[in-house]
Amino acid sequence: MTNTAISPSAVTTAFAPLIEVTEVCKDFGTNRALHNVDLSVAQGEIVVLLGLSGSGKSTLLRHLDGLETPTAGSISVLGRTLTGSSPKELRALRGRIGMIFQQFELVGPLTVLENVLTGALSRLRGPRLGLWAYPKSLRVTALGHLDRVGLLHKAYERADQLSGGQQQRVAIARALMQDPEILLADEPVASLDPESSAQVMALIREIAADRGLTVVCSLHQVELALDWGDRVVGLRAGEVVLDTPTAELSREGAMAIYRQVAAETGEHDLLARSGMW
Ligand SMILES: Nc1ncnc2c1ncn2[C@@H]1O[C@H](COP(=O)(O)OP(=O)(O)OP(=O)(O)O)[C@@H](O)[C@H]1O
Repeated sequence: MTNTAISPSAVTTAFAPLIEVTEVCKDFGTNRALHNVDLSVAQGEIVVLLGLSGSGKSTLLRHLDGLETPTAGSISVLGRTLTGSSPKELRALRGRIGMIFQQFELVGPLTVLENVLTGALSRLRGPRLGLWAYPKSLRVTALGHLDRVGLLHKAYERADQLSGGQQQRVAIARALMQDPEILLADEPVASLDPESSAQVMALIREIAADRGLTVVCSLHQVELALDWGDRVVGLRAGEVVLDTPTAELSREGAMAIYRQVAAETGEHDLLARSGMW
C-alpha cells in the first residue's frame, strides 16, 4: 500500500505564513516608530493597515520590503528571515515583492510602457535606455499588463499626461512586471478622488484574486478598509491595537476602537480630519 500520509513538517510548510513579524521595534533616534509589533499574514490574504498619520503604517510596510532594518525583533517574508540577510539576498527577495505608493513614483516624461518595463529592471543586467533596450518578450508582457489594468491604449503616451487614477494603474502594471508573490501598497488611493479610488482598489483585489497575491495595504479610510480587506490591523503610535477579520468588524466596531483611542489621547480632531471619525 502506498504511504500517502503528509508529514507534519510538510503541513507546516504548506500553511506557513508568508509574512511573519515578531516583536518588531523600530527607533528613529529617540522616536519609537514601531513598538513590539506582531503580524502574521497567510498566502492570499488581503490585509489593511489602518491608523492615524504617524502611526507607523509606512514604516511597517518598508520593513516588509526590506527597506528598513528593525531595531529589535525579527521579520520573515516568503520563508526568508530579513534580519541578517545579505544585501544580495535582500535584493533577490525584493524582486518577489511589488510595491505601489501614494504618489505613484512614475517617471513623468517617459512613456507609460517604459514605466511599466522598469518593473523588470531587477531581473536585467545593466541600465536600459528606451523601449528598444528591453527584450521583445518583456515588451509583450508589459503590454499584457497594461491591457489588464485597462490602459493598453495609453502605452505610448507620457506618464505625466495621465490622470492620478490612471497613473496608479500604470504603477500596478509596473509592479506586475516583477511577477510578485506579495504586493505592498502604501496609501495607494490617498491622492485620488472617490471614484478613481474605488476603481483602483477594485482592480487590486481582482488582480490579487487572479494571481493568488498576498496584499498588505495601508489606508486612512475606515469604510474603504471594511469594504475591501479580509482583515484590518489597526496601528496607533507604532503599536497594533486591533487585528480582526473585516467580516467580524462592523463600522461601529472599528469606530468604537478609534473612539477609545481618541478618548485616551484627545485625538478627536485628528480623527475627524483624517476621515476616521
Ligand atoms: N526615516 C525616518 N526618520 C525619522 N523618523 C521617521 C522616519 N520614518 C518615519 N519616521 C517617524 O516614524 C513615525 C511613523 O511614521 P510613518 O510614516 O510610518 O507613519 P504613517 O502611519 O505611515 O503616517 P502617514 O499616514 O502620514 O503616512 C512618525 O513619527 C515618523 O515621523
